[in-house]
Amino acid sequence: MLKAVILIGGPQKGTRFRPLSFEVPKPLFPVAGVPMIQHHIEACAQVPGMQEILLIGFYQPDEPLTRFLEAAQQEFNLPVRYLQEFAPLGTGGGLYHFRDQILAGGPEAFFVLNADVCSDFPLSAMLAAHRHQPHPFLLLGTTANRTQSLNYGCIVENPQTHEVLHYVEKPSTFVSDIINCGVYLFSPEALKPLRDVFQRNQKDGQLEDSSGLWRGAGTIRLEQDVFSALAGQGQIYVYLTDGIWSQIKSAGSALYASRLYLGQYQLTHPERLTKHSPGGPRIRGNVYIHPTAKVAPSAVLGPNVSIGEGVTVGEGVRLRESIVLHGATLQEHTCVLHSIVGWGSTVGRWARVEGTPNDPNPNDPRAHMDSESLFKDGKLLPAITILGCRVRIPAEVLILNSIVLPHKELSRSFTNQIIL
Ligand SMILES: Nc1nc2c(ncn2[C@@H]2O[C@H](COP(=O)(O)OP(=O)(O)O[C@H]3O[C@H](CO)[C@@H](O)[C@H](O)[C@@H]3O)[C@@H](O)[C@H]2O)c(=O)[nH]1
Repeated sequence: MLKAVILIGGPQKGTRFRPLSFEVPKPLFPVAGVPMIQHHIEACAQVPGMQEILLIGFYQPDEPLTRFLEAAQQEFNLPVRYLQEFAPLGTGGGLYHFRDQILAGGPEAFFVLNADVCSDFPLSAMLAAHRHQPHPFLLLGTTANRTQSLNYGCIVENPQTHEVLHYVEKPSTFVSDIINCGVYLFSPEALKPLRDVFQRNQKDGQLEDSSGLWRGAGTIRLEQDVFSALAGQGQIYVYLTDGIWSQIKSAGSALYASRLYLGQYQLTHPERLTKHSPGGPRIRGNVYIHPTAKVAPSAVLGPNVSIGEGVTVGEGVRLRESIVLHGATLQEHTCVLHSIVGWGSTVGRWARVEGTPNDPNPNDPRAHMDSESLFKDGKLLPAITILGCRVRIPAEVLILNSIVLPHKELSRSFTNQIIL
């Protein structure tokens, strides 16, 4: 019997995701037409023997989260429960705090998945590797280029045995091009080292982080407190993948993840991809359209477009590399490129909403999305355009490389600005 835990964080997390996370918790943001963590749940539900999926975080269990849990339970015919931390406990504190619930029923092992990653989640292959040679911790790893590896947990492995010999979380100088994907398979013994960290922290009381922040004694950082501490002791192994993988930290990376998942749908969910049909809009590449959306036949959509529930797309609209969220309206002949249009927003006729993609370098197979800060030297970096919820863009204007906060009614064109 197996279980899975998804670490969904909480409202103080995902700040680079604003203004989109104002309206819906980041783990529920739609990526390729479904909530971000539905991809995780689908992957877990497909592993034979999966008994229960637990979401651990410090969000208040609000209506969207409750509705999502109910729908997921029904769809996958599995218990999908939310366990709320009383305070942010770090990536390992919640696992220790809720250990009894995780171990109830005696699972052979449990998966732990960061919510903010996009992957093809090779969970069955990880399980097979674990069954072949059981160890307390199995980490999913992928490669990154030297510069970008510094933004992740870096793993030095024994190439013959795949044992993790050395682990450094976000090092300041190059350590390894193998990075931690935030997808793990733990055996029940993995909770023992967490208990040791917990007990040590209890003795030491409040702790100061390397960044100078105080964290409570219940906090456990899986990466620094467990992986770094136990590396080289025959307990941690890495399973390398060359499948799709990306972090989802910023809105730009959500758009990139949407492209990766839409590509995956060719294999996993061809029914979710819109096909060109006589009398329907022109479809180029991978496009998802919610069945309730109304799209005019003269619109041209794709590649990498995802249209949410109740969206209206008018005649002559051109949409490319964009996500249009629930209830938005794109009036006739608008052009929306490399952008996210927020819930209930309206883009007026002949307006152009355009952003600049910062996709990974296509010539470097080890490149990932840069999810760095929005600013450099006090200036907004060119990036995708984001319209927050219920924004109104008038007819015939240009909104380029800008972020528009919710409920704004614009009256003119804007370029490279955050409109507060
Ligand atoms: N429940 C809970 N979840 C948390 C908490 N803090 C973070 N998380 C969740 O844990 C995951 C990791 O979050 P971060 O702490 O922001 O770490 P990171 O910068 O994303 O780096 C982690 O992931 C990388 C892969 O995406 C790894 O490379 C890196 O080593 C590390 O594990 C996210 O899904 C986040 O929601 C917490 O206090 N409680």
